[in-house]
Amino acid sequence: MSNKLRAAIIGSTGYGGVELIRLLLAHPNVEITSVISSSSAGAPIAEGFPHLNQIMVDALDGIDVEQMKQKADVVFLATPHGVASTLAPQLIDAGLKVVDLSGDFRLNSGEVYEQWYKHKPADPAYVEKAVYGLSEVFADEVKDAEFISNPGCFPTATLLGLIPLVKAGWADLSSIIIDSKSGVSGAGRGLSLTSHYSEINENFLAYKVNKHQHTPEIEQVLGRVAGEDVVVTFTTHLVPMTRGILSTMYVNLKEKHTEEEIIELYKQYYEGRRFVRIRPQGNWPATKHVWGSNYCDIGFSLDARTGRLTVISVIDNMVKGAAGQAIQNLNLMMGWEETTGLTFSPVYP
Ligand SMILES: NC(=O)C1=CN([C@@H]2O[C@H](COP(=O)(O)OP(=O)(O)OC[C@H]3O[C@@H](n4cnc5c(N)ncnc54)[C@H](OP(=O)(O)O)[C@@H]3O)[C@@H](O)[C@H]2O)C=CC1
Ligand SMILES: CC(=O)N[C@@H](CCC(=O)OP(=O)(O)O)C(=O)O
Repeated sequence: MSNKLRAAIIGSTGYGGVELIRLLLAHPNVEITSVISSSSAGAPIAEGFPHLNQIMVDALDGIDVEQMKQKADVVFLATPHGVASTLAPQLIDAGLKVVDLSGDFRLNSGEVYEQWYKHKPADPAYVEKAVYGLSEVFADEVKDAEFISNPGCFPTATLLGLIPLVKAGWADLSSIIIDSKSGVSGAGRGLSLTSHYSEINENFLAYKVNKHQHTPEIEQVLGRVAGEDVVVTFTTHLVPMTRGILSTMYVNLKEKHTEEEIIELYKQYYEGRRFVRIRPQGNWPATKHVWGSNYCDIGFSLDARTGRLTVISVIDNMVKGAAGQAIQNLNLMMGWEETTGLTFSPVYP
């Protein structure tokens, strides 16, 4: 019998689930023992996903907590919002480690969750158990966790781009504007009018303006880092590409700093953290620079005329924004080297 950690994946026919399978197949310490589907239990995996036909389990399992308890040590939930809120507590009570990729346990307040997600909130006792897995920032808490709430894709890019500045007290907290763009895989595999080819091809649009569910997540974490309430303006856009998020953030500085000082601040904050790469002056990241990888690349421009700093941060939404960060958190939880199974380079061109 193998002594690898046994992993189950729920939501496995969605983009997040399929990306977890791809990455876990290359993880030296993990064996996928159950691939779970609410809609296609019993179907052969290779039928829907020919690119995964080397996977060791043959058929999709259904959602059965007792079976998961027998088959797995850790369960990844890659399900739509509103599913993990009832499923994760059952898995935790069964003694399983849980990593939830949805938004169900990210927000401290049930009222705020309901307002932005339009779903019934999870039991607060379990929300309290969940550790917010922004790996580079909260690694110390992740290390002791049994239950991870994986950050949203936009918040991952945005928070990694803002936190060093906010933590240092250099940002005018009333001035933060975030302008984010995502590839279409961010919307999941389900069909929708906005993501079908003739609607999004050769098109570029803003959506959920001032109403995006990631706004309170960004504000909650910035507020926690700053030690005071923070509100932001956050606008999301859909770009006709498959993967990638680029967040452009505009911040007024409280006092004068040079670009060199800002770059040094970020380098020090992320020292030793392999997945955050800080760009030199005049060098800005593009989504292709991180495509298919767990990296977050961050670049800067300080406008001497306005005193305003522009921060540009990119990730692959499927990897650092979802499955990659989930595995990074598992590595930390298990006491393994943080980068285990994630050291692959971006795909280019
Ligand atoms: N796409 C992205 O870039 C990111 C996604 N996320 C989050 O990860 C989660 C999954 O996203 P994504 O993979 O894109 O979504 P998809 O829509 O592609 O996949 C979700 C999967 O969940 C399963 N599912 C649907 N309804 C239910 C249900 N009622 N009970 C159990 N399972 C259900 C389905 O699989 P099946 O029919 O096989 O059960 C479905 O394929 C979401 O919460 C999303 O917000 C987070 C960060 C980034
Ligand atoms: C392009 C697109 O539609 N993106 C989705 C991101 C959803 C997602 O992945 O949500 P979580 O990160 O919160 O789980 C959106 O804007 O709602």
